[in-house]
This record gives sequence, C-alpha cells and structure tokens, in this order.
Amino acid sequence: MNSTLVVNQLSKSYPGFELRNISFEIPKGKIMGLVGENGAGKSTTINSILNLIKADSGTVTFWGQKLTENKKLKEDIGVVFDGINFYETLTPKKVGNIAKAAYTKWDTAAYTGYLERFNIPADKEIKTLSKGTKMKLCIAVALSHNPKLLILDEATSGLDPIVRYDILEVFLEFVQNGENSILMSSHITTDLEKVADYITFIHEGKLLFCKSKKELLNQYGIIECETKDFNLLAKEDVLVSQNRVSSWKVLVADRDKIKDKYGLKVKDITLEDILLLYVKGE
Ligand SMILES: Nc1ncnc2c1ncn2[C@@H]1O[C@H](COP(=O)(O)OP(=O)(O)OP(=O)(O)O)[C@@H](O)[C@H]1O
Repeated sequence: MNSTLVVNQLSKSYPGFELRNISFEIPKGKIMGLVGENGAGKSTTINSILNLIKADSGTVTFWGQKLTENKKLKEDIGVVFDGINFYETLTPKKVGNIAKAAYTKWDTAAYTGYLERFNIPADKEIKTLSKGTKMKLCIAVALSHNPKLLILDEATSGLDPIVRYDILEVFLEFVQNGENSILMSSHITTDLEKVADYITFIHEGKLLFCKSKKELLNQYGIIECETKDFNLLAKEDVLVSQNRVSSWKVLVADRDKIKDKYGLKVKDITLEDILLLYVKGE
C-alpha cells in the first residue's frame, strides 16, 4: 500500500452548498496542498475525511483502512485546525503532561524540542500566548505524538513569514523519511509552492484538478492578449479566461505547445494566478 490517504467520491450537502465527488490520494512521503476560495469546501472535505462530520457518500481510507473500522488509526494522524482547542488556563507544559497520558506514542523529548525550537514558553498560560504562538503549540502537539499523517486546516495562516518559514521546514523534515505525509489547506499559496508535491483545487464544492505541483508550475502558463489574439485560440486550448475591457488573461495547460502553435508570449504562472483565474474567470 503506497498511499497514505485515499479519498474516493466524497460528497456532502448543506443547504445552499454541495461538495461533489471529491477524489484524490496522497502517496507516502508526499505533501498535498488543498486550495480553493473561501467557502469552496476545503474544511468540509477535511472534516469529512476525519469523520468529524458524516459525509453523504464516498469512502476515505488511511493506509488502506477506514477510520470507522479501526479507531486506533487516529493515533497515527496529527490534526491542526485554525483555532486553539486547549483549555486557556493550561500551560504548554501541562498540555504535554495531558498529551502524554492520552497518546501511546507521545514523545516528551520531541515535544520539549519543539517548544524550544518554536520559542513557546512552557510555563505561561495559553490565554496569554499570541495567536501565532498558540498555533505553533498546536503544531508541536500534533507532531509530538509521532503521527504518520498530518492534516492541517489553515494551520499556518496566523503566523508571520519567519515563523512560517521555520514551520514549513519542519513539515519538509517530517516527510523526509518517505513514509510520513501531509494534507494541508492554505490560502497562502506561496507556502504550498514551497512545500507541496501535489495540489488539489476545489472550486464551489467541485474538484477542479489534482495535479503534481511541478507539472502545474512547469507546464501551465498565462497568455495576456488582446481580443483579436484571443479569438484565434481554439476552445480546447483555453482552460479558463478572464476578460477585462479589451484585454484577456488566458490559462493554458501546455505553454510550450501554445507558444509553438500561436507564436504568442506565454508567461510562467504561480498558484495564486491559477486560483484567481479559476475563481474570477470563465
Ligand atoms: N455545519 C454547516 N451547516 C451548513 N452549512 C455549512 C456548514 N459547514 C459549512 N457549511 C457551508 O459549506 C460551504 C463550504 O464551507 P467550508 O468551510 O468547507 O469552506 P472552506 O473552503 O473551508 O472555506 P474557508 O476558506 O472560508 O475556510 C460554505 O458555504 C459554508 O457556509
């Protein structure tokens, strides 16, 4: 079994919103970035994967097994959400003591190491910590019970660029053994550009694509052109386009092919460009 997580045709409806047939898998040793606009369905996907909400249909397996069939799998999954879920009067040290009793694979030395590495004061009450420090504490706890999969929902959004840099380094170290994997949703697309191996893009509850980040950034491109050039483009070459007065932005899947075929200038692309074009374009 070479996949850590396999999500197959996951669907969930709320009044006015439908998450439809989301499928993707994360190979061992890889990081999957989950992107999409506000309300796209990222948290619904993550909560359904973790069985925190009940999906209407679809299956989710971790290392080939379902959470409902093997509750012990939870020990192998470290979870971090945007928002602290520890009692505010506890200190990080006390959190460590509680976690030691709760997790069979708790690693006290690793936890102490993360507290030092992330500059988290061990003896201060959680309510006195900054939002970023609380988030770092959640990440330290998630890492210290020796999970094989980390699931992070907007876990780095409250952190400044320097702390984010350190945390992303920790994530890269975490998967280096070729066994551990990460699923992380983030609005900070540059973070995903730095660490993700694959990108799953959800838009209005639908899966737009799940692709290797390298393929996306090395092959996709943007054409910025006037209407006369846009009209020359064959429909099948246009993934999505955005019209602004008389100029067009066009997302294409194979920039070398498009350059050769039309002789147009095709620019390199960022994940943010792709996100913006899919959300704003047609
Ligand atoms: N418990 C619920 N009851 C009803 N609607 C819900 C519930 N939870 C989420 N939704 C709706 O489902 C849609 C998707 O929400 P979700 O939180 O999954 O999006 P998201 O991509 O994580 O967004 P964000 O980036 O803003 O966190 C939204 O329209 C939201 O209002």
